[in-house]
Amino acid sequence: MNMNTLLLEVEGLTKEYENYSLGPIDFKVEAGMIVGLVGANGSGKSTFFRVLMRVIQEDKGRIEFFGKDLHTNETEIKQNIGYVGELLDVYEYLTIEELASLIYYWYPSWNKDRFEYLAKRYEINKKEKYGKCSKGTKKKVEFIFSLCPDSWLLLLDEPTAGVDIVSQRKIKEDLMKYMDDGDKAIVLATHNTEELNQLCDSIYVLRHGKISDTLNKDDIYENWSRVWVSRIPETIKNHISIINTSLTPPQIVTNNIQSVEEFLKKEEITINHTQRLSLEEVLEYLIE
Ligand SMILES: Nc1ncnc2c1ncn2[C@@H]1O[C@H](COP(=O)(O)OP(=O)(O)OP(=O)(O)O)[C@@H](O)[C@H]1O
Repeated sequence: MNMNTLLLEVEGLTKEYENYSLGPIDFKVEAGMIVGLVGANGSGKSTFFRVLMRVIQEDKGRIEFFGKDLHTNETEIKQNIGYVGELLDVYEYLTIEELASLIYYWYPSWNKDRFEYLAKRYEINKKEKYGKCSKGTKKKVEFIFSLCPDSWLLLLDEPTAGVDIVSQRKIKEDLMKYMDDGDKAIVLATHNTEELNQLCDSIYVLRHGKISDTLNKDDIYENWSRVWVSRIPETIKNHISIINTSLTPPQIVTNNIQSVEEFLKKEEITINHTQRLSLEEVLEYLIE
């Protein structure tokens, strides 16, 4: 596969529950990309993944993986996706090695040596029943399983939640290694801003079931700022790039520092100090 190949394309995806609706969602993932998915609890990240994995059925929309429609090519597509998303709980009575043998039959490209290597690397006791594993160990087991096939795409729903610090570091290393040959991609849902910062090329923000923003780190660094000013004029409320204002001390948060600087100059307002926002600060404004 070449760079810039679309590995996942979603258009107009919707899913309605009684008290929640997802979408319509448009979403694209190109080969070579790690795409972050971030949102408040209940914003719909897991629902989105579950629709993509056909654990639940969408109401409307088009889902294509690797240029093929999900509905008509489900088996082939899913055999080329590594997934972390708490699907294994129904197999709690199996040991890790029994689970591995079961999943092995599902994935033609399952790499047994890689399983052995990763089980050692993450210090997994293969004889332990899955249901008896701690929360973090379950996540590690799921993560290991997602890496065992030679998949083209990883869909990872909070792979490091509850995982110890050393294993979190190993997971990050393994994800970067996975991306080494350039034609694969990862969609990573996480609440961990360090992971988003270190791993992701672009970040989709999910808010009340809709993609409210798409960010990349360069944009954030170049455009998002907090500006301390001599006064806040009434007219600033109409400015399109203002995210937040506060009066004590007078300050403005903007997602377009250049246009705000021009505006303030016209209004003859002095800028006392300007500070770039971190990804964490930006996300706090966007997922609220
Ligand atoms: N089977 C279901 N029936 C009805 N509502 C559901 C069902 N499954 C999920 N929901 C609702 O869908 C919404 C989105 O839930 P989801 O688990 O996708 O959020 P999330 O972004 O993954 O949250 P978190 O960050 O806490 O993991 C929630 O309001 C939830 O109550």
